Amino acid sequence: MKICIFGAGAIGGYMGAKLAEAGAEVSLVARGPHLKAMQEKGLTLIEEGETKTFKVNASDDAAALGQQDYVIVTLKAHSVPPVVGRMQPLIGPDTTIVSGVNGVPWWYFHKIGGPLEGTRLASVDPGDAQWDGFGPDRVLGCVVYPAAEVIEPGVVKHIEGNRFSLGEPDGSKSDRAVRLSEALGKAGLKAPVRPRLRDEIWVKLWGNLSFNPISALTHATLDVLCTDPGTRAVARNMMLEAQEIAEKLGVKFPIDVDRRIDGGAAVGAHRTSMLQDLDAGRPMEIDALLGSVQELGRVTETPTPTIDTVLALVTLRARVAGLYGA
Ligand SMILES: NC(=O)C1=CN([C@@H]2O[C@H](COP(=O)(O)OP(=O)(O)OC[C@H]3O[C@@H](n4cnc5c(N)ncnc54)[C@H](OP(=O)(O)O)[C@@H]3O)[C@@H](O)[C@H]2O)C=CC1
Ligand SMILES: CC(C)(CO)C(=O)C(=O)O
Repeated sequence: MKICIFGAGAIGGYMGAKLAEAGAEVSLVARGPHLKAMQEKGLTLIEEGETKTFKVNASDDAAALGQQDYVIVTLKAHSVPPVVGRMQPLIGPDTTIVSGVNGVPWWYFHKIGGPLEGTRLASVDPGDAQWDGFGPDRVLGCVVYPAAEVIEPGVVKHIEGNRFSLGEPDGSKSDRAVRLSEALGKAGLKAPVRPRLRDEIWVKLWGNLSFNPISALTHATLDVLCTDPGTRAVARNMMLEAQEIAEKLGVKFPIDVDRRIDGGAAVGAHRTSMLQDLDAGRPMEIDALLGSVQELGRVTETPTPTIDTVLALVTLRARVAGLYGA
């Protein structure tokens, strides 16, 4: 089984190292100094105090890697549309594309049924680049739970978690989902095949939608922003607006907003990925985490006043830092 991880940074590097350790036929697409380090010295994973280095097949040339059984996309959301063309040599008639990207996925309305079937989302798939370039039938959804960081080129530090929930857009337990689940399981990762992946997408998104921009605007860590009464109320209102949208789309939340916020606080003094991106001068995942929910608010005719306000503020913050749009 040939697996290619496209965008093998923190999350893709973690998954790639685990698959390489298990002897899977895995290749990694990356770029810049991180790629060079992996090619010259191997990929180092620091996990639970242990440091291991693996020889990996890393490249920036999809054509050299050829057609794959699975292409697992672990790029930041905004990096995917521009590389759909470059990914084509990896895609054959039976290739499955696994979308391991935070936020509302571009395939969200594929096989959902009902009046919104086939709706496309401009905020996460401008110009329908992924819908047209991959085709939604290839897609297997994935919710990424682990936390990891590239701490220097070629070195990935695993922080916590090992679950990558998988799910077909139509909720079925397909052969392709089960095969990938088994391969990830052999690598020591948890990869359950879920019948209602969209529910998990929203529970994860609740946190990213609210905690991430609030942290980027305030520079507060999760423990602080989830317990400060003012920012907790802002996060809560954003989540309640998102919940109304999601429930109109058929999502069932297994927990309530207060439990989700308490869960965020329990993570501790974590600087969210959006705050890390802002500090490092990297583009922030604003469209996938907030713009997409605002777009779904319009689609479902749900007012989103708090999300609109925070989105406006964090977009301007990013623009002033030269990290968003023109
Ligand atoms: N890190 C985490 O703890 C978590 C991340 N996620 C989600 O997982 C996804 C991936 O995040 P993460 O792993 O942190 O991101 P990273 O930025 O660490 O990894 C993406 C990698 O792809 C590389 N890349 C970007 N564009 C290209 C290209 N055109 N060709 C080749 N390589 C390219 C990047 O290189 P460069 O650095 O040069 O841009 C980087 O090495 C995101 O949606 C994120 O929100 C979800 C849960 C936790
Ligand atoms: C905030 C957190 C931990 C979960 O919502 C996260 O996923 C991030 O930092 O991007």
